[in-house]
Amino acid sequence: MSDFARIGVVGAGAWGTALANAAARAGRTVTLWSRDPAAAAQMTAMRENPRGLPGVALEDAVQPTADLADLADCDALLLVVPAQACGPVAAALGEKVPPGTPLVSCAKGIERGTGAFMSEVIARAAPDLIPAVLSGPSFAADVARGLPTAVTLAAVDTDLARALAAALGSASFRLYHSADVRGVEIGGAAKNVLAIAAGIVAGRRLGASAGAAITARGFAELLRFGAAFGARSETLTGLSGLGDLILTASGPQSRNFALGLALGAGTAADGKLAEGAYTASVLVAMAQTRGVDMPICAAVEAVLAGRLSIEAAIEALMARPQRSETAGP
Ligand SMILES: NC(=O)C1=CN([C@@H]2O[C@H](COP(=O)(O)OP(=O)(O)OC[C@H]3O[C@@H](n4cnc5c(N)ncnc54)[C@H](O)[C@@H]3O)[C@@H](O)[C@H]2O)C=CC1
Ligand SMILES: O=C(CO)COP(=O)(O)O
Repeated sequence: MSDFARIGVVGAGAWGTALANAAARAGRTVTLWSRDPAAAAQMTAMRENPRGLPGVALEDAVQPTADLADLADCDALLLVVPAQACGPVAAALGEKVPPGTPLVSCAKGIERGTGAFMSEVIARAAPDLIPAVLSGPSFAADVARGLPTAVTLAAVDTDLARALAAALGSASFRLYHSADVRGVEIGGAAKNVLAIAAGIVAGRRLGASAGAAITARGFAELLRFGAAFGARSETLTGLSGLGDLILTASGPQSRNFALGLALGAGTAADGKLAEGAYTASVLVAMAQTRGVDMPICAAVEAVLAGRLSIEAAIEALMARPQRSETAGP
């Protein structure tokens, strides 16, 4: 197995830039690709990414580029563009890099229109590359600054997951490996929708008790969805599921929480990428196909679509028939 000395990071937003720094700290040589030549030139000149992650210096081993061909000699690639862009970007990569190169999705979402998870998007768009997934509680700003962070890296081939985790790990960035690709990608996608719900509760000033209730009952929805779509429960209760839900449902450093906060408070959203807003409808539609009850996620979807007021959503959730807390009678 390769030692993955050369890592390519595809997408130079906040998370791509943070992961590029993390990989450099792990001793890798890193090529950081931006689709925007001006942004790549600016990063090269300033040794910083002022658009994606202002105030954080790029590590010396990070080389920015806007040429996809510069990724061709990388041993593994991290795909760090928004979930809805992963298909076309993976397809373009498939034409530039050698067959068998691992392509690790670091996006958190589900493809709209197809209901494909990110590993499925990669398998369809770039069938000669090997899909893997990296997810877990990790704010870009924290990782970029070298604050202690732990995430999960999953691939069908456990040896590959272990080797990639070893290659990217450092004193401040700890990776656990897993073979449960589906579980890891479901946690990251679903928690974003639930973080919007938690933000709405905070924005409406419904109280800390309501915040805890929405997070715990939201997690029950994540568990039900995961079980229906083949995730392992230990994965869903681990870093990439419960861990990331705790992080993003806790406060406005999460862009999904911040979107919910603005919705709840009736103020303007900041316009930053909130993946849950794109995932909500496809998540709810997929749940319906398997008879999975997800009332909180459905309420978030209806609020985002403008079909339901926040007042009506709260009233409807509180008025649901009393039931057992668990699946039993
Ligand atoms: N920011 C964070 O703390 C974390 C983000 N993530 C996930 O990483 C993914 C990316 O998020 P961020 O980097 O934070 O977002 P961002 O908005 O900071 O950056 C997205 C980047 O992707 C580029 N991009 C957009 N569409 C593209 C396309 N069609 N082709 C090529 N490049 C394109 C943009 O130019 C931008 O540089 C999301 O799925 C997010 O959920 C995961 C963990 C942490
Ligand atoms: O996924 C994240 C942390 O793990 C980042 O969350 P937001 O996209 O909500 O900012």
